[in-house]
Amino acid sequence: GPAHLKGEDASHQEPGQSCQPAAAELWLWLWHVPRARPGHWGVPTPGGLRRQLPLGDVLRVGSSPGGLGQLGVGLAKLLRKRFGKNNVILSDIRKPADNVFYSGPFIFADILDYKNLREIVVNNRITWLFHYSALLSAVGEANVPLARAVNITGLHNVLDIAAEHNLRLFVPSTIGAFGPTSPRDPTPDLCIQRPRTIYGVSKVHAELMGEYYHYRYGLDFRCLRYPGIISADSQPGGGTTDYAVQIFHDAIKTGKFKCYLRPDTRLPMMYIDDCLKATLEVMEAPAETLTMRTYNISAMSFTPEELAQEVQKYVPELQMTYNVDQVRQAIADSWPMNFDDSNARRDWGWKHDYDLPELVTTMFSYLGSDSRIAQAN
Ligand SMILES: NC(=O)C1=CN([C@@H]2O[C@H](COP(=O)(O)OP(=O)(O)OC[C@H]3O[C@@H](n4cnc5c(N)ncnc54)[C@H](O)[C@@H]3O)[C@@H](O)[C@H]2O)C=CC1
Ligand SMILES: CC(=O)[C@H](N)C(=O)O
Repeated sequence: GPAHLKGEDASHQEPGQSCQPAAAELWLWLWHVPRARPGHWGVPTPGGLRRQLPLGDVLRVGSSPGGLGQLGVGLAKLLRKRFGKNNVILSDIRKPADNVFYSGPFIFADILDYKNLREIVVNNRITWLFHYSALLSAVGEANVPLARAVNITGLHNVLDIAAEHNLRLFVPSTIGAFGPTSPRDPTPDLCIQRPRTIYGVSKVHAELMGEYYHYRYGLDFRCLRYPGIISADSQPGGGTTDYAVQIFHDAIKTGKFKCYLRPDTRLPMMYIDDCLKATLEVMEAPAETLTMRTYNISAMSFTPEELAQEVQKYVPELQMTYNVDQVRQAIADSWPMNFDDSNARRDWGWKHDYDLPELVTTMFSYLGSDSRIAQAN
């Protein structure tokens, strides 16, 4: 491992560099931590996989910094279902809500505090790490120094810790890792990547650094480029694709939605369950099936106009207006319109479950399409 790098890198983890992120910034860390539960530390187990493993090899899935964001809480839930409640540690720098706090181990961890990260990995014998902390595209443009610190220095910390402690590391990338000179319809895995946001630049850096550590040090680095993710029970953290979540809330609450992107802006999108399923699947895939370490994943692509038409099936009186935000429009215009994920489908059997109609049905069944009518009466 790159332990020799540690001395040189110590300077980038000074506590003084721990920026104070705004409220919208969350870091999720999920660790699978062994606790006094059946199968762990000699506690008898009634059966199953863990009994067959030697004690020292009990699966401990790691953590995911940035865990309280749009995706982290759902990922923790999925991992806990798969590996056991106490085997996954969620972490962030924000205070968790009651339901999160009482759903399994939660700790404070700042991605910029290298020593603390190392302590967590060592003390809990972490084996897998899902690194979710980041500033997304729009908030990143609003605070470039902080985005650079969290998305780039944070990534360096995680890479070194993962290589040093032999962790399996998942880092999400994004459609935002492409730019105006990339082929946009469709966008393949391997093509020109010259993004013009700090978010995109930091994600290309993460892809390249992770792959470099894989080839140079044998780090088990796995990366998926997510489309815009749509979820019902968690709010997006300041991206360009957020409108596709907000439209559901506004349609139900007010019957009106003001969209900050032009009606014809086509972007790849995905329902959260598909995104988290892909994440677990690629982490569990046998190493020999992976011909690459960074894969596009895709489910659907739509424009605001097309999404509105589908939403109107549930809220027919929805009034959609447009007030274009130049920053986010310029970002969206430089991103893929359709995402080619044929390598993921071929190598490890990726398959999405939700297309646009199923997505909209599911969102309304969670959020309750009749709540506005109920309020009106
Ligand atoms: N949500 C989406 O549509 C997509 C997300 N992704 C990636 O997935 C990951 C998770 O995204 P979301 O949950 O949507 O982001 P989010 O913005 O909702 O959450 C990010 C979390 O990082 C935390 N954080 C910020 N600074 C931190 C620090 N110094 N230490 C620890 N935690 C810190 C924040 O408190 C926040 O809870 C990110 O890496 C993002 O780039 C990629 C493509 C699409
Ligand atoms: C697609 C993403 O990475 C994110 N949702 C954003 O819009 O910044």
